[in-house]
Amino acid sequence: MSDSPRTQYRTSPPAKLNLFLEILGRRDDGFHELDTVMVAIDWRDELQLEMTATPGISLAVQWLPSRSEVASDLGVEPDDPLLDVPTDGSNLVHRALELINDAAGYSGGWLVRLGKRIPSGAGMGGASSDAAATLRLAAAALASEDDGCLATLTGDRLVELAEQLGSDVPFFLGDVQSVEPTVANDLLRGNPGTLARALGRGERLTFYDLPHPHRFGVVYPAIALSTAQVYRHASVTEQPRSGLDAVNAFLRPHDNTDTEILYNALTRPACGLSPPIGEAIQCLRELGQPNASLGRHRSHCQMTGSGSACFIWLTPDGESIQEQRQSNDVNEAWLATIRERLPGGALVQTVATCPAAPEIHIA
Ligand SMILES: C[C@](O)(CO)[C@H](O)COP(=O)(O)OP(=O)(O)OC[C@H]1O[C@@H](n2ccc(N)nc2=O)[C@H](O)[C@@H]1O
Ligand SMILES: Nc1ncnc2c1ncn2[C@@H]1O[C@H](COP(=O)(O)OP(=O)(O)OP(=O)(O)O)[C@@H](O)[C@H]1O
Repeated sequence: MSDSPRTQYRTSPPAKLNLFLEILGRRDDGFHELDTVMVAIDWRDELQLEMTATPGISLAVQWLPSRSEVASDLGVEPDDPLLDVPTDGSNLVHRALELINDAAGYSGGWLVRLGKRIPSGAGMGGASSDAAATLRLAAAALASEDDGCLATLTGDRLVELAEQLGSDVPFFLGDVQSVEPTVANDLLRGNPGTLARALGRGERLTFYDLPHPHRFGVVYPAIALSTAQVYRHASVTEQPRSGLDAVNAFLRPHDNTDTEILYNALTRPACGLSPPIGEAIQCLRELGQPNASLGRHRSHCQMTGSGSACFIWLTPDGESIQEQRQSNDVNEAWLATIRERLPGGALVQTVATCPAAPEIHIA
């Protein structure tokens, strides 16, 4: 393979929100048995990959639109460690490439550019999504160079590699059961999986088709939490709730606007470790109440994953896409109010549900 011109493989890894998370048990391997429901949302990183003849992984990371602009929104200095993202072997993108090199017997190298928008330590699964997207991009690149890779890098094999990378990573491969697992084109197309219930440590997935997109307001206060630490402070529930109720609420939202649907067993320990998270949820809840004009009977607010990001469900009454467009301006103004009301800086965005495994572009 010559070093130029090289084909570029690009995609835009999405973040996720946990709509529901119950802890069913503590395992001997240090993980917890979960019942969780996740949706992918269009708060996205940007990932671009090229194969190189020279072995080795070169990874460049930058914040989008820029580190100083993100720092300014967060109310921190540009050199704040909150915005440090590793470029060495501890970046999940790096680890994903090492795994795929071994799996495919590939001895060449990779040039990777990662544009970050998804904050780290937010519970939004940014690193996991980057890792899954890397597996898909690298598999597509290897398959285009060498048909033999198709036999090795099947959908099932990618799921195995994803599980080695982290509990959240398989979700971002999307609904691999719904596509032909040995066809590389299916990797490129992405697949429709948007909402999934996850059991086990988060890797036993069932995807569901959402009848229409949902929108959320997401707030990331300038706080990074360690997932392991939050789990250490969590308790196992004796009478667990079921994630199926949350799944049904999102599949048939008209029936459920007045019941408590969103739930996260990690919210209490995360707020204990960092009280401003509780304040952010409270702020969302209070500001959500008066919006009866949007058909919102109750404010549905929660923290995602192990925190610190929090969100409000903006479409619990199952608005049509047309209605969603009309109310979008109202929501933008309302989120600007949240930005003003929150103590300290924060990233605040409205987002919509999207496929967990996005399309791959080749140029
Ligand atoms: C909080 C969630 O984001 C919810 O989707 C996930 O459970 C966390 O997934 P993740 O970040 O991919 O987590 P991993 O990298 O697999 O694990 C990080 C640490 O979180 C804890 N962990 C994670 C998942 C799980 N089911 N039980 C756990 O106790 C473990 O201490 C583990 O060492
Ligand atoms: N590609 C990556 N992007 C961002 N952080 C990364 C990446 N790879 C490794 N990391 C490291 O992983 C840590 C947490 O990453 P991540 O953003 O996934 O946390 P999170 O949002 O809490 O995710 P989760 O919901 O899976 O717990 C960061 O502190 C960072 O040092």
